[in-house]
Amino acid sequence: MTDPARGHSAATLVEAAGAPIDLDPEIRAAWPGARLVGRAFTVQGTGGDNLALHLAVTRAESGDVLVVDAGAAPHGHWGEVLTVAAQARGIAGLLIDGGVRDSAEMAALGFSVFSRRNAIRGTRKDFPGIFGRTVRVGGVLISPGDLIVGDADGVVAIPSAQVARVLDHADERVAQEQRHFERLRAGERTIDLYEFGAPYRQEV
Ligand SMILES: O=C([O-])CC(=O)C(=O)O
Ligand SMILES: [Mg+2]
Repeated sequence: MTDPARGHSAATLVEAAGAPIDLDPEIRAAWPGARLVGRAFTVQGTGGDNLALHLAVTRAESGDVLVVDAGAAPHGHWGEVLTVAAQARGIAGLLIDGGVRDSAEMAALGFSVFSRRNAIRGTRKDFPGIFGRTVRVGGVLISPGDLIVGDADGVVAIPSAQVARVLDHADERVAQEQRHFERLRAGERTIDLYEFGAPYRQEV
């Protein structure tokens, strides 16, 4: 299987989907250059508590992305210890609506994390969480098995039933844009390529 989302950027995928699959732009990579690709293992947590994350690391499968609703709370729900534990189990990365800490260590380990913010405040360890339910992260409902792709521009969540269609459409878009780049380098204008209205295309 070619996947890891066929190398497509989050921006290409949101255009290809033709639907609002993009998360709140405040959900960002915890360190520059992080790229996240994988199927969602969903975790309903609660703000300021990270017991659910310690348990999720033991339940998720290799290649999964942990997708966590932590109530957008300004706590460090995840850090270096959980990163090392997750990597040892082959977990692909973390998407969390909440804060994380130890971003420099996550970068050094190459573990991709996308979060609402970096935050150093510690957490309780009381709420065991709920796994395998639809969760709301970055304003988008994400179900188990949905495809998550995150990069420097943001994050998309593609419903599992839509993945094949969106990836095929993304392949077509990239091929078409390559043809457009050739024409632009040969001197054509974007307003002609995209066939904007005639008034805008008058010779100047
Ligand atoms: O408090 C926690 O469990 C989170 C943390 O700092 C770590 O994973 O290093
Ligand atoms: Mg720590």
